[in-house]
Amino acid sequence: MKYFISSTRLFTKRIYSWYVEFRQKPDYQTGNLLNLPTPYKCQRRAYHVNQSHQHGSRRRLRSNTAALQSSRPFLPLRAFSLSTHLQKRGDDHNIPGSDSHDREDEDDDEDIDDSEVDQLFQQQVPTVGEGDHRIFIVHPDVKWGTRKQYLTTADLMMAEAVGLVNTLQNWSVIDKMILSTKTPEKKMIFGKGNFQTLTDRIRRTPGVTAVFVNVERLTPASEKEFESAWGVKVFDRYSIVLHIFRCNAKTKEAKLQISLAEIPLLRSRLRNEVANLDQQGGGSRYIMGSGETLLEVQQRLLKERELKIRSALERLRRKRHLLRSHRKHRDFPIISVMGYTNCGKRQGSMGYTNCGKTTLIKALTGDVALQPRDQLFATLDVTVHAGTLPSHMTVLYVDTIGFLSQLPHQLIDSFSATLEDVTHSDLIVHVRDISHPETLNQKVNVLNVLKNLQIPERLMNSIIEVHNKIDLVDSYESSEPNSLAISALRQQGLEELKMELQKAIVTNTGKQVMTLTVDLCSSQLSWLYKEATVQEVDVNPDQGSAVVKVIMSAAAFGRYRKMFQSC
Ligand SMILES: Nc1nc2c(ncn2[C@@H]2O[C@H](COP(=O)(O)OP(=O)(O)OP(=O)(O)O)[C@@H](O)[C@H]2O)c(=O)[nH]1
Ligand SMILES: [Mg+2]
Repeated sequence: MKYFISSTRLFTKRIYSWYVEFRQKPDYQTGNLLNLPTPYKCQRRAYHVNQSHQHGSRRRLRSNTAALQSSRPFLPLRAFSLSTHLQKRGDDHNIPGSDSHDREDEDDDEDIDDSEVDQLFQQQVPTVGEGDHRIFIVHPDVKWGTRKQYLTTADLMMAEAVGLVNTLQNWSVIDKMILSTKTPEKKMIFGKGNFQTLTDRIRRTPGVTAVFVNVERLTPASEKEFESAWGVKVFDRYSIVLHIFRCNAKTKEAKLQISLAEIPLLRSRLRNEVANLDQQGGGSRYIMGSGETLLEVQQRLLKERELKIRSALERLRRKRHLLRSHRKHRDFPIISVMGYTNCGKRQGSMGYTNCGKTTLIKALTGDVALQPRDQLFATLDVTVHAGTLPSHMTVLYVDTIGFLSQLPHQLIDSFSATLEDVTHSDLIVHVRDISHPETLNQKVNVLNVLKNLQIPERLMNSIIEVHNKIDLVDSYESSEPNSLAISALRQQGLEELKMELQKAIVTNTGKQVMTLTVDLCSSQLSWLYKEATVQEVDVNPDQGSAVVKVIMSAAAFGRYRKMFQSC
């Protein structure tokens, strides 16, 4: 902690000394293409590039007073409140043993306040811009070779892309096209003939405001080429998903993680903007007196922003660690619930639906505060909810963010603080929407992401697979081993699932629920409170004893017997 505080102080001091140094430079001027926070705002004029969406129009520079007004000097870093993990709404108050004392432990005078996070979040120019969009979607279809996706089809991938766009308010799909390619890795993605066909079709479609190329990530060079060929904005899956995240982000943690995931996009946008300025003879000029070019200044500001976000997230990680050790100390087994986020499937008038992680946790815990939604990536934060298994053992269910295919690791990485909880759980439940045509492909994707997260082997080997939404499939029967068919919504198959969870928890942790009679004159009860998880105490005052229900591992029970043998 001491080391952390002193390094943070050093970091802040450094930033301040740069600030003082820069202030002293007489004719210091720079542009602020990305609306980044700048400590020397008052001394310069800032510029931003206003890109018109009109056909073939050129970018132009204009003075950006708004950017000047919104930029603020660096603030000293402060840490997070823990409310992001155990939702304040009361997820922690239904965990036995959770009390105000724990919240005091978790509270920290270094808490970062909402306005500071909001400032970081808002200052970042949204990667796809504000407002409505009428989208033309193109899906590059690789027919053979190593890049072909064998577990899915181009139609299903297109349906998923349409689902992503439709999830955004006031966005609509105006036209779509599946176009085959043999060279998806090349700058232009498609061959010359196909590219021309595509360009003609986009140009002939009235009202298009942006094109969504359904690939994981476009290189800055491809993006630039496409934008100049089609005269409108171009998005990839990374930018669309990030925009959905941005719209759904509620907590400080989610906002910071999204801000971090946006950095690579801002970086490539910056390269494009500066390349454009270069063509006009301005980008790589030295800014008077500073010894830095415009690109270097912007890159440095971006780096500083990234450091600031990472540092705040690191504090959050430390707090998570603290929280986790509290949970461990109390010996509550932890069950992480994971699954794919569906898009591209309509279910009656209900809109697009996901696999049902939150619905399942709600059914298992009876937590009425939980809100399953017909929305992609509705859950962006890890939340913890307590429930009981048939032996009355209390377990904690961790609700997590959904996964999607073809998402770059960078995006998952920025959520690693959140997903770290999964690696520390005692059991993983993998929820699958069995009514979805791509259910097998989705399973492979989820398992791949879990592998990339370096989930310990013992956890990977004991995953319980839940086939959800059997109410939507006529007389469904699972043919896969270690899987259970349920309907979280209709509460079917939940008792069997709880029994399976219990068996797996006992195998994975060696913990059992035991009922012990203790002598109230001895230190037995306080020992149990310290070393195990006391669930219930039934005092018998006449006999000076109590019947205690406790969760304990075999090792702890051995120690208990040794200590209190004579009792
Ligand atoms: N028919 C049916 N619908 C279900 C079932 N389980 C969940 N749903 C519906 O699926 C939709 C999505 O459920 P959620 O629980 O929010 O899904 P999620 O996996 O948590 O989604 P994200 O948090 O966005 O990743 C909701 O409309 C639920 O009512 C089920 O067993 N049967
Ligand atoms: Mg959810």
